[in-house]
Amino acid sequence: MIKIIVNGSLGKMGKVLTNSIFEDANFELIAGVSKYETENTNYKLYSNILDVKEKADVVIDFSNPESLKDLLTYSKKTKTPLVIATTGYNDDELDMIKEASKEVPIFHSSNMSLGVNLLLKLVEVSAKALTNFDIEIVEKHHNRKVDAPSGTALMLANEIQKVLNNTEFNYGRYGKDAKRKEKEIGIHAVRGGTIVGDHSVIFAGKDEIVELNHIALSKEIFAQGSLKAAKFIVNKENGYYNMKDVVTL
Ligand SMILES: NC(=O)C1=CN([C@@H]2O[C@H](COP(=O)(O)OP(=O)(O)OC[C@H]3O[C@@H](n4cnc5c(N)ncnc54)[C@H](OP(=O)(O)O)[C@@H]3O)[C@@H](O)[C@H]2O)C=CC1
Ligand SMILES: O=C(O)C1=N[C@H](C(=O)O)C[C@H](O)C1
Repeated sequence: MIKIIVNGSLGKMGKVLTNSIFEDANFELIAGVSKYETENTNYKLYSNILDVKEKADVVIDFSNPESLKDLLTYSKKTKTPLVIATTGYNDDELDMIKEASKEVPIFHSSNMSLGVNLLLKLVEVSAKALTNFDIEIVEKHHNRKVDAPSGTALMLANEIQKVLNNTEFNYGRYGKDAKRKEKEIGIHAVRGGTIVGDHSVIFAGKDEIVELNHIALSKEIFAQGSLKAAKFIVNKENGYYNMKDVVTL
């Protein structure tokens, strides 16, 4: 049985994940962490991960970038492997994650679903094949999402940038001098209602369009993906891992 701490356990994803853990005999919820301890829970709840006393096999994090420093400190200090699903990190924070992975195994992905990880591959193949097509990414999420663009949209854009040289990202084109540059990747964020997660990559060429789209229909897929990641990382060497290490495409 794999013992788990969930950082962000009272958030939308945290609640789905803790329920998934209770329903799966392969996992045990050792403790949860949420910034404000406001609810009675049927598991031990802390307001800061540095206060957690129980020893776990893996920490799964669906929280907010503001908890990153404490999360990495805890993980390094207790040598507990870490699955990071939170999005919205800046470049310095991404560097901190990579640096910490020299001391403890870290699995990091902005999207834990199987489908998006196939989409990453399809996007790579398409960017190689559809030369001189204009590429635009449109992501749609619920009205409670704090970061924009989504971590997934940035993963997709980075995947394309690895294939194409000299591309820059243009976020939410706007204004009277906003004409598209030849090499840019446009990235657009839509927010509304309870949209779980919808990502489209549009390749628009002369007289033809290829559009690749993934729609998440429940948060459960992200919770299940994070548990798969926890299973993967529990006995790994120190290092930086992602879905490409788990999913064979
Ligand atoms: N990789 C993936 O597949 C997916 C990633 N995500 C990402 O996961 C993150 C969480 O999403 P979601 O659950 O919808 O967001 P919520 O805002 O619903 O939940 C975030 C949770 O994190 C807690 N939190 C905030 N700061 C801290 C802190 N310093 N220490 C511990 N807990 C903290 C919040 O506590 P409080 O409410 O008390 O402030 C809250 O419980 C987002 O970054 C989102 O983009 C989401 C879905 C899939
Ligand atoms: O905040 C969310 O809800 C989601 N966030 C992730 C992201 O930013 O890409 C993944 C998923 O789309 C849901």
